[in-house]
Formats: sequence, C-alpha cells, structure tokens
Amino acid sequence: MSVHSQAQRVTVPQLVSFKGERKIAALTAYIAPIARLLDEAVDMLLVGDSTAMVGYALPDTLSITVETMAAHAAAVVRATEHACVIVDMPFGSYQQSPAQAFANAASLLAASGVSGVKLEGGQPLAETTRFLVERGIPVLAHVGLMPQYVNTMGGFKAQGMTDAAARRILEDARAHAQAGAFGVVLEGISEPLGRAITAALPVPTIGIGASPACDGQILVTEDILGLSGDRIPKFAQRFADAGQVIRQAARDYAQSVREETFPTLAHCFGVRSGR
Ligand SMILES: Nc1nc(=O)c2c([nH]1)NC[C@@H]1CN(c3ccc(C(=O)N[C@@H](CCC(=O)O)C(=O)O)cc3)CN21
Ligand SMILES: CC(C)C(=O)C(=O)O
Ligand SMILES: [Mg+2]
Repeated sequence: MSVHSQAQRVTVPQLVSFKGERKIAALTAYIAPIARLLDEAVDMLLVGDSTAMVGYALPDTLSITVETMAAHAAAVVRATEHACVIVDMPFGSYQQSPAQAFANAASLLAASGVSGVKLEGGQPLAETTRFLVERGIPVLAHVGLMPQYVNTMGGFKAQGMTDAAARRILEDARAHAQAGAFGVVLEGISEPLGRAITAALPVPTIGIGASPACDGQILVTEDILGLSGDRIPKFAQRFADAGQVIRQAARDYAQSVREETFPTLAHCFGVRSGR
C-alpha cells in the first residue's frame, strides 16, 4: 500500500473486471490542462495518436513519433491521479516485428508512466500483442476502422459492412483477446457486429462508432467539447460548446486591451501607492 492517503489510480485488471458489471467511460487526453479536468470523471484516458490531427492539424495520424507520444503521455500522467492512462503506439513503431514493438512500448512506458499501450491491427498483429503481454506490457487492441490504415482503406470509412468483412473483424478481435489483450477498441463498425464481438469476448470492448452494447465507450475529447471545428464524426456527440466560451474570452480580452481597461495598476509590479 502507498503511504499516501489518496485513492489509487484505476488499474488495467480493474478495467477488465468492469466487464458485465459497469460501463467503462473513456476519453482522449493529450495535454495537462484537459487531462486534469477529465481525470475524476472517467475510468480511462487514452493519449491517442489522434493528437496528430486534433492537436497538430495534420491530415492523418501517420507522422506522429514515439518521442512526441511519450511527451504527451508523460504530461497526462503527471496531471492525473485517478484514470488509467493508456498511450497509442504510433504508426511505424510496432508493425515491423514484436521485438520492435516491445522496444518502443517499453520506452513509452518508461518515459511516461502510462499503464499500457494500444495498437491497431488484425490477426497478424495478435502475435505482437502476445509478445508484449508476456513481457509485462498490457495491450489494448484496436480493430475495425483503424486510422493508421487510412491509405489501404482509402479514407476513414466504416468497416465490416459485408458478412465476410464482419467475420474477419470478429476473428481479429478474438485473436487479440486470445493473445492476452486486456480489451479491444472497436471503431467504425456496424452496430450488430459491435454487439456480437462484445458478447463473444471475455475482455471489455470499448466502442467508438460501434454499439451501445459495448462494455465501454470512448470519444475524442475535443469532439465532445466543441473544440474540433464544425464537422465531427457521425459517431460523436457534442456535450458542451467550449469553443464558444474560448472564442468569447479571446474577444473580451482583445477588446479590453484595445479599450485600455486591461491591464490595470492591480496587474502591475512596483506600483507606488499613497503619494
Ligand atoms: N476529431 C477527431 N475525432 C475522431 O474520432 C478521430 C480523429 N479526429 N482522428 C483520428 C481518428 C479518425 N477518425 C475518423 C475520422 C473521420 C470519420 C468520418 O468522417 N466518418 C464519416 C463516415 C465514413 C464512411 O463510412 O464513409 C462520418 O460521417 O462520420 C470517422 C473516423 C476517428 N478519429
Ligand atoms: C479515438 C481513439 C480510439 C484513438 O485511437 C485516438 O484517439 O487516437
Ligand atoms: Mg488512435
């Protein structure tokens, strides 16, 4: 037990134990101020490679590096104390071999203190999942719409719409679960398929554009806050308009500067008073 009195962070085995007991609420986080605000509300925070698109205005997730993901993951871990923090392995950091995946996953864990990694891939990547899990690195698998496959998919398109494709995705999820994945993210698939995979797996499914029946749900935080522009994916829902709050604050500040109502002497150093 810790000598500190604060409650312990949610662990990977605890997330697994939630299956069939209570839904898992997860969100993405890339930076400390947002992570700090989300921490108490959710069970899991994912430092997603979607930060390439959301945080760096890149067209896809392919060019973010292990070093950049490690820096974001470390910031999120430092800013939180409750949620289980998981980091996405970036494109090119794990597909070459299980050994490459282990080296990069280990450096992500060492650099940041996250509790596990997520990787995208079907049955061919299940061997990598097993290699990491057997060496002490919890793995969350990600199947269905895999954004790192944008070039082979020809865009961010829902997957598994034919019976054959749906069967393949079910087998992808099953292969990762059998290889020891602690959970499987199901993105952008048909609702019946999301339901069926959830019923078939012994570990939690976390859906994003999958099914209400999934054991948990995840969304990109900027999408629920109104911070990712006018267009959000069909599966997302805006729960607040922080964009409007921030826009108005910037306008109010700029107006105060121009009208010279900010700053006042109360904001200044070395102000001589009483003479
Ligand atoms: N802001 C944001 N939210 C996300 O959920 C997200 C990212 N960025 N970046 C990384 C990936 C990419 N994702 C995406 C991006 C776009 C669609 C999209 O536009 N889908 C279309 C339907 C696609 C089709 O089936 O043709 C949609 O209408 O939602 C889906 C997932 C999910 N992830
Ligand atoms: C949306 C989640 C599942 C993700 O992979 C990301 O944010 O990168
Ligand atoms: Mg991702």
